[in-house]
Amino acid sequence: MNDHSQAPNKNVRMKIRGLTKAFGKKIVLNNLDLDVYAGESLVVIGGSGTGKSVLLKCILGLLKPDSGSIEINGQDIVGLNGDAMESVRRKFGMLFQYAALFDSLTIWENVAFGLMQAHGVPKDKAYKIAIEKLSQVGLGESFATKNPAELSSGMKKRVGLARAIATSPDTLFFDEPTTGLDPVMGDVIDRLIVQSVKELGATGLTITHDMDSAKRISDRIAMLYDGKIAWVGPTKDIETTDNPYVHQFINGLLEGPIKVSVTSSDRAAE
Ligand SMILES: Nc1ncnc2c1ncn2[C@@H]1O[C@H](COP(=O)(O)OP(=O)(O)OP(=O)(O)O)[C@@H](O)[C@H]1O
Repeated sequence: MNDHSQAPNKNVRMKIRGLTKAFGKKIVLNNLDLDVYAGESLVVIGGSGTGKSVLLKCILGLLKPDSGSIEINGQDIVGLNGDAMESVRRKFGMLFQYAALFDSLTIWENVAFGLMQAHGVPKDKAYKIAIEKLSQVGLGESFATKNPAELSSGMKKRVGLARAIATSPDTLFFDEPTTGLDPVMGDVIDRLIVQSVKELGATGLTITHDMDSAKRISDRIAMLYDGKIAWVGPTKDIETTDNPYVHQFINGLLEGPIKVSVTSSDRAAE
């Protein structure tokens, strides 16, 4: 466990040390360490309920860890107050699990929301940027004045991605980007994610349990289990590693070190 494959010559964009978060007696993150290098796309995989979302929420400042540090560009963001955290978040772009578009706004207004609200970009300029970003994710100007309700899940994801990249963030977060999409649309979104991260020269952090997606998007993969990073390494190594946690997870095996609750009595015993 905790082989961080840290290459000393790489710039660390995000340095997480000793991150711990519990809810009551349930320890979700337990002294977790992880580095994310500048310009890489790192995907955190792990089973349902292992704490991927909790990790992401701690990084985004939406949950306060019990202990540990999260350095972003050298600044520990744990415990930052409203305005200070807001200025850190201004450099972030985020694609939420179900795109999380505002139903009351048109597509272009959704894309331009952060530009106008957080960055103070005037409406006409924000419109132009929104159209440009929509085109980058394969949506023409005819979509601009539609409502989110008129779009399929895949189209909504594209809009969510356009919104995530609209402010040219230096760090992009993707929460289960392929959830709810058919495999072909999942592939399209993954390709757009890779393209967007590279075009911006941004750092990407994704959480998912979709292994196909993880392999398509990532330069490195980290596996979360039992509150810690059980394995992290280059994507190409994931098939050949002899790490028993990774082996069990990527092959979908019931037998192995990962404990899976199958029956309600199993869960009662936890
Ligand atoms: N606000 C909260 N209050 C209490 N428990 C929580 C809270 N948020 C998360 N948890 C618990 O923390 C654990 C990890 O949840 P989390 O949502 O991070 O898992 P996950 O790995 O993202 O799962 P999935 O892949 O199913 O989304 C779960 O047991 C969950 O019930």
